[in-house]
Amino acid sequence: MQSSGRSAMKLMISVRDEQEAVAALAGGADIIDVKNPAEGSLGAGRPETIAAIVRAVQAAAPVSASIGDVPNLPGTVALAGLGAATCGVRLVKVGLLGTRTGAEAANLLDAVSGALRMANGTVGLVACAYADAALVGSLDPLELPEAAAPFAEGCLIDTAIKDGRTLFQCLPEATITRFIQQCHDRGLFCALAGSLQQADILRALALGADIVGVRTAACEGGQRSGSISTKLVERLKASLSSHLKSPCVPLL
Ligand SMILES: O=C[C@H](O)COP(=O)(O)O
Repeated sequence: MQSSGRSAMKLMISVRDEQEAVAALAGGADIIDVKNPAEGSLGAGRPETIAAIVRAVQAAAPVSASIGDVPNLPGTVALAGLGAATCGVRLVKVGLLGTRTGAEAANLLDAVSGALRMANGTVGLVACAYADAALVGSLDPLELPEAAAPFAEGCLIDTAIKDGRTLFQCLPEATITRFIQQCHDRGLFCALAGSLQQADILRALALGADIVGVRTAACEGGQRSGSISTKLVERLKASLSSHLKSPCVPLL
């Protein structure tokens, strides 16, 4: 695992099926993230869908899989993590919607990381808090890095409510900067997402994020329920590449 300053920021594109995975790869996505947008911000795909996407990607990029915006039920969520880990992914992402404190988050992440180790020692855990935590009653993102550090490879902030409000509209830049620093201080990579548009992605880059996660801005018509467009992914990647100063070093 490497954090910011040692690698170029990666573009992670969330896809719901093999066709979208192939389109995202063709546009230059660095990480293919399996997600079912119909089931929420970090909606889980079915195991057969995750496995089909892993096969379609053919190791051309790391694949991550979301396992849901989960309740505070460590055993149940650990089983979901175990399921995802058997599908050949590199990372499992868990959305901490039902945990309210750092202690609850740590307990849940402990359970999931144990399940991942049972399945395959190479599958890493990504813990996600929400920028609009105050609205949905979930964990304060600034409590996440400390809770996640013993169990996760990286942390993510996304938005829980997909109403078009971006990460930067939900959280002050100073808070996001602090979150990134907290991750890096603990050796975690930091990913940012939440209806990010091209300008937001460049802002995330300037702040030192390691990964940006995008779906809406990469979909036809800018609709999260639309299909991933190779051309839109290409545009996002080109704008990112033109702002990257250092050559690309593998993060994963
Ligand atoms: O992990 C990233 C999310 O899929 C972001 O989705 P979004 O750009 O639609 O907010």
